[in-house]
Amino acid sequence: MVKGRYGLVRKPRMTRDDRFEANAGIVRSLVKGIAEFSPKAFVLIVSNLVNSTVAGVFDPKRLFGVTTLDVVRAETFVQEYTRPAFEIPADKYDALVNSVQFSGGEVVKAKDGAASATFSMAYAGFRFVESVIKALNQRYGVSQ
Ligand SMILES: NC(=O)C1=CN([C@@H]2O[C@H](COP(=O)(O)OP(=O)(O)OC[C@H]3O[C@@H](n4cnc5c(N)ncnc54)[C@H](O)[C@@H]3O)[C@@H](O)[C@H]2O)C=CC1
Ligand SMILES: O=C([O-])CC(=O)C(=O)O
Repeated sequence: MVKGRYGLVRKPRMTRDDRFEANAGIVRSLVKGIAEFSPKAFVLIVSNLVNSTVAGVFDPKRLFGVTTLDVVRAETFVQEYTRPAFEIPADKYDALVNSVQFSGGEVVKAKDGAASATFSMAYAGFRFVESVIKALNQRYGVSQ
């Protein structure tokens, strides 16, 4: 299994889209190497723009875009916003969506461009890898 978070770090005021051109070239060269030396590898791409860096000709059973970070954020904020009633109050809905969409930018701002979201990404990546391993071990009903 090859999991790659290679590419340009996100700077303040950058969106995920802003690094697509540079990251696509980096991912292309790495994937060529994987295809040559380990063509049966399961390839997990983290580099943004994730849904575009996984585009092209590929085996859908072996290539994955790791998008778990936004799932982790959504789970976290839903718990925060719905406590204690387990319902999203109508007046909090927009704030919840905003938190999920833009908290990555908040992390980059807090680190002043020195790094992006490292701990949450490590956790998100761990969850994705664990799911792939479970699926490879013939456990059914594994989803991410
Ligand atoms: N899908 C997701 O949830 C997330 C995606 N990312 C993406 O991961 C990428 C990297 O971000 P960070 O890890 O924060 O940056 P970073 O700067 O901490 O790490 C980037 C790594 O890529 C390597 N690298 C740079 N250019 C390369 C090249 N031409 N060939 C091979 N390796 C190269 C660097 O040596 C470094 O080890 C970005 O595209 C970022 O958007 C980051 C966090 C979450
Ligand atoms: O949203 C985040 O925290 C990090 C991210 O995806 C990126 O740097 O592209």
